[in-house]
Amino acid sequence: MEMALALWKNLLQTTKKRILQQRRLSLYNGAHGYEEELIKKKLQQFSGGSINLSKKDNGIGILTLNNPKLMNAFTGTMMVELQERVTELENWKDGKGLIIHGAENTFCSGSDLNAVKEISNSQDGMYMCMFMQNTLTRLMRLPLISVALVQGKAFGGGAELTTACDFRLMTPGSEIRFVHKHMGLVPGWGGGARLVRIVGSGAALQLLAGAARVDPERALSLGLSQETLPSSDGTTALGQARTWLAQYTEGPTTVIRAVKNVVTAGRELPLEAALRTEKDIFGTVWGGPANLQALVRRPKHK
Ligand SMILES: CC[C@@H](C(=O)O)C(=O)SCCNC(=O)CCNC(=O)[C@H](O)C(C)(C)COP(=O)(O)OP(=O)(O)OC[C@H]1O[C@@H](n2cnc3c(N)ncnc32)[C@H](O)[C@@H]1OP(=O)(O)O
Repeated sequence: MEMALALWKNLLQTTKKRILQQRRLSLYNGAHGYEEELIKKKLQQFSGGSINLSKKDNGIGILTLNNPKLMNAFTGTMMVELQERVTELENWKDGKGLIIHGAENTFCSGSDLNAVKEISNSQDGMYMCMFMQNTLTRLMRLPLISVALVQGKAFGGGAELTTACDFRLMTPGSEIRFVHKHMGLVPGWGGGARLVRIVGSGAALQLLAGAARVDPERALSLGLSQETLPSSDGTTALGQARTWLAQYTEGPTTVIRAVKNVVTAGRELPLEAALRTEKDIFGTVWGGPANLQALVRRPKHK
């Protein structure tokens, strides 16, 4: 019995290390001209606002985009802080859920246009693009079930940020809008690729080429949003979002994290690689404490 337990623990550690390494692999590196420290230094010239993270005892994190004077637009320092918060979340072993929302009842109006003007040259634009794609891809791959709570406006990069979450919940009168076309742009934070996977290429093309206003009703019909919450009041809506998320995060943390990892593998990997990853993840929970306790309890799934 002791030998079996020792073997199980060893498999668990090895598998978890491999999954963690896969998750943190950056999209871009030096070969792409991506020098992270150089880019962070550049971004940190554009200060203002903050990205705040509150990690609750029940394993739910609340991440707040905090720049209300500018409709929670992303300054350069906020982009760097978002990466720091994602690293914190990657290291939060008790985490199983995440809600992202904006301060003062609005989500995010994209990049801070004051900063955008200063980095409008090609190299700096590419640096910002690669930095945000790296960060949002890591956010998307967190072993936590994530929700974007959209109140007010989610425009441009703000709309893209919502697509890096597993789910979107909207409040009455809120709006997701990919305004990039009107800025002479296309999405650059990965929101285009993720939108196609969420709503399909046809609807994605309409939303991008039309810079369409997506209200809660249209978002529901597209599958871009899972639910329209009753209240648009900030505190109430956050409470409602926490209640909604709880239906999916209730249960042992190891199991909830494993479920998210299985879905991430199924979404991103070719079938055989996804099956092998699922086998590895299965190995981390089979015969684990939650499984053994359930075998003793013999729950009836009525
Ligand atoms: C990859 C995409 C990424 C990029 O290319 O880097 C981008 O996201 S580009 C930016 C895309 N976003 C926008 O173009 C949104 C611009 N803002 C708006 O359209 C409107 O502000 C709003 C979001 C529809 C809200 O309108 P309203 O309710 O009328 O408020 P105000 O417009 O008065 O905004 C209040 C205050 O906030 C400033 N603000 C708003 N958004 C930004 C922003 N993205 N960057 C900088 N500042 C922003 C706005 O200028 C007002 O400030 P004051 O004028 O000083 O009062």
